Amino acid sequence: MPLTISKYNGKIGAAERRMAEISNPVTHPYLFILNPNSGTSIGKNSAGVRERIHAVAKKNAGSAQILFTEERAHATELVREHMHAEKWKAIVAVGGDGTVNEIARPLVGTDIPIGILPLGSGNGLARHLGLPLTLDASLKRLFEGTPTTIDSAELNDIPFFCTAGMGFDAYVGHLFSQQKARGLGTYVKVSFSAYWSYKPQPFLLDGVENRAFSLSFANAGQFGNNAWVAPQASLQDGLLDICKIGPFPQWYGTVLACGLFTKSLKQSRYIDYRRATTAVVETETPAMIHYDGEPLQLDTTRIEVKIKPGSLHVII
Ligand SMILES: Nc1ncnc2c1ncn2[C@@H]1O[C@H](COP(=O)(O)OP(=O)(O)OP(=O)(O)O)[C@@H](O)[C@H]1O
Repeated sequence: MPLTISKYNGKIGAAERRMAEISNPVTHPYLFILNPNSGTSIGKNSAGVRERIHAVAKKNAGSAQILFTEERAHATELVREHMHAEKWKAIVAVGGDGTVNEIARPLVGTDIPIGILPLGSGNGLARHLGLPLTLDASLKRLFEGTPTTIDSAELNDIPFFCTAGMGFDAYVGHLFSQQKARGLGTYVKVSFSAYWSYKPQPFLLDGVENRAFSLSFANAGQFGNNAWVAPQASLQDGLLDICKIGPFPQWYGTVLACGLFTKSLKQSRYIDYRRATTAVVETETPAMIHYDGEPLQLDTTRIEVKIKPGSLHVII
C-alpha cells in the first residue's frame, strides 16, 4: 500500500515503514518532492498529481512517499531530513529546474539517484536528458528507467546542474521571478520587453577583457523551453561549455532567437564557445547571475565556476 507523508506531517513512523517493507519487500520506495509553485499546472491540481503518482507507483509494484514544499529552499531541507531514512530507489523532483536544483544539491556525491517529473516552466535538464514532459509518460519512464551518472557544477560554491550565467538571461530570470504568472508565455513576454532595455556590461573572463550580451556556463545544453544555448554540451564530458554571446547589432536578435530554438547556434562573429573545467569572471560591480534559471544578486565582483565530473546519479 502506498505510504503518504502529507504537507503537514513530515515524519514517518517506524511501524508504518515496516508495514510498507512487508507489503513491498523487493522494491525500495521512491520519495517524491513536489513544488506546487512550479510551472502552470501543479499548483492547480496538486491533489490530482499526488493521486496519479500513487496509482502509477502501485501499478509498478513500487511505493511512493510524497512531500510538498512550502517555500523556496524547502526542498533541500526535506531531502536532507529524509535522505537517510530509507534506502530510496530515487528522490524525485516534481517541478522545474529550480526544484531539481534544490533536490539535487544534497544528492551530489551520494549514491542516491534523483528522478525528475518535469512539471516546471522550462524543464531544461529534463529536456536535455530527453525525458518525457507529461506526468504519465514521465512516471512511466521513472519506473522503467535506470540511473546514469552526470556532471554537476558550481558557481561561487552554488551548485547548478543545467546552466548558470550572467547577462541578459540572468536579467530575464530576475524579471521572471517577479511575475505572478509562470510558464512559457510569461517567459516570452518578459524576455521581449527586457531585450530593448538590457545593456551589456564589461567583465574579465580568465583575465581577458570582454563585453557580452550573455555569458553562459552550460553543463546541459539548454536554458529550458528548448532554448539551446550550447547544443553541443554534454552532461558526461567533465567539461563546461562556456558561451559568450554578443554584443551584436539589433537585427541579429532575430537570428539569435531562431538559432536558440532550432538548436543551431554555432561559433560565429557574435558567438564564442570554449570548453573548460574552471573559469573566473571579474565584474566592475557585483553581477546579477542565475543558476538553473534562479536569479541571484551577488555581493562580490568575482565569479568562480567549476565542473564536478560524474557527481550526480539521475534516472533516465
Ligand atoms: N511551496 C512553494 N511556494 C512558493 N515558491 C516555492 C515553493 N516551493 C519552491 N518554491 C520556489 O519556486 C520557484 C520555481 O520553481 P521551479 O524552478 O521548479 O519552477 P519553474 O520556474 O516554473 O520551472 P523552470 O525552472 O523549469 O522554468 C523556485 O525558486 C523554488 O524555490
